[in-house]
Amino acid sequence: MRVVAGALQRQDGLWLMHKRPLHKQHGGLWEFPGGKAEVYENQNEALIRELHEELGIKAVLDSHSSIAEARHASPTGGEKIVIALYTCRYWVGEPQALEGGSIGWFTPDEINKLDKPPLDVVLAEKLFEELADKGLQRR
Ligand SMILES: Nc1nc2c([nH]c(=O)n2[C@H]2C[C@H](O)[C@@H](COP(=O)(O)OP(=O)(O)OP(=O)(O)O)O2)c(=O)[nH]1
Repeated sequence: MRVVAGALQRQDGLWLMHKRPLHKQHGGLWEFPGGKAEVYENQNEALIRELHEELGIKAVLDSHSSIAEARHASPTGGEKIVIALYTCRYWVGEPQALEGGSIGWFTPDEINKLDKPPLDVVLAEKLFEELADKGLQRR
């Protein structure tokens, strides 16, 4: 299963996280917004669609901003999940939680402390490590 996610950074340096609705898998945990890519979509198309459905924005992605991917095999030997995370600093519209969860804006240190699904823990670590390596200050 291909999953795409966006790391949206606002002008003030804070990053958006989405709290999943309680009734869903990983309900109440904080994730990078995104979702499953359909078979006919490339990753950019899928992420632009998901960010529109979930947050109501039109995102402008940098095609080279793919940052991290993580794999997760289910205990029953089920499907592998690959999540590709893209950074995004430009969008049109004000992000809102349109699917029953909520959103918040956080520093990397705050994101590290949020309760997250397992793959989002890996994505956050890789994202902030990579930005630190590039000398792009966290905030
Ligand atoms: N973000 C994230 N997703 C995960 C993890 N582990 C895991 O199985 N997933 C699955 C849950 C979902 O099936 C999928 C994420 O896609 P999604 O956000 O569109 O899922 P959803 O349940 O909201 O979508 P839907 O099936 O209702 O259409 O990845 C994880 O650690 N982080």
